[in-house]
Amino acid sequence: MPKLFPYMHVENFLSDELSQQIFDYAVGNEDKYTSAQVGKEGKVNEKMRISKVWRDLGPFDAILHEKIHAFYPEMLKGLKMADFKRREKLELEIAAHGDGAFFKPHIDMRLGETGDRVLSAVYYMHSMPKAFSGGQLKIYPLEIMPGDDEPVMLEPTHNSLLVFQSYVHHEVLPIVCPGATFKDYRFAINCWVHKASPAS
Ligand SMILES: O=C(O)CCC(=O)C(=O)O
Ligand SMILES: [Fe+2]
Repeated sequence: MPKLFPYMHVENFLSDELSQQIFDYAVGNEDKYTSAQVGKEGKVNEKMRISKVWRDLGPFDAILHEKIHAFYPEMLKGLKMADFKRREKLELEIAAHGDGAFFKPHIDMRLGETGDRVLSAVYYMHSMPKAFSGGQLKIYPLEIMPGDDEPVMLEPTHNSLLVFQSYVHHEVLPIVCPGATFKDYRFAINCWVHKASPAS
C-alpha cells in the first residue's frame, strides 16, 4: 500500500450472478460504444487514450448506485477519508479496452471540466479464462520528495472494485489481445463520486 495514496481493491464486489448479468449487458451492446474522448474539448486523442465507451447502464444504473452507496462507509475507511457531502447521482461509464488500447497517465478531475469528482471507483469485468494480458492500472506517487512512494500496479480482475481519490495520477497500461473479439476485451465500469455543489 503506498504511503501517500491509499487505494482499495476489493475482490468479488458483486455476486457471481449479478457480475455475469452486467458483463453480458456490457458485451451484448457493442454497437452502442463510441471512441473515448479526452480533455476540455472532448476530442478523441489516440496519443492519450484508446478505448470504447458507453454511458448507459440501463437496468444496472440503479443497482450500481445502491451497491456503491452501501459501500461508502467501507470505502471512506479504506481510503482514510472523512465523510464529505456527495452528489447522490454517480457518473457512470462502461469502458471496453481491446488490443492496443490504453489510457496514458492522467488524473480524473480537472477544474472546469471534471473537477467535482472526488472518488474514482472502477469495477472490472472480463471473460473467463481471461483472454488479454497487460491492462494493469498503475497508480503513480506524487514524488514531492525522492523515495516518497512507489508506483503500484493492479490487475483488473473480474468482479473486483478499485477505489482511489480522483486527484491521484494513474494510467491504464496497454492491453494485449491480438485478434480478440469484443467479449474478450478488458471491461471496466467507471463510477465517479462527485462532491455536492454548494447550492444543494
Ligand atoms: O479502467 C481503468 O482501470 C481506469 C480507467 C480510467 O482511468 C479512466 O477512465 O479515467
Ligand atoms: Fe482515470
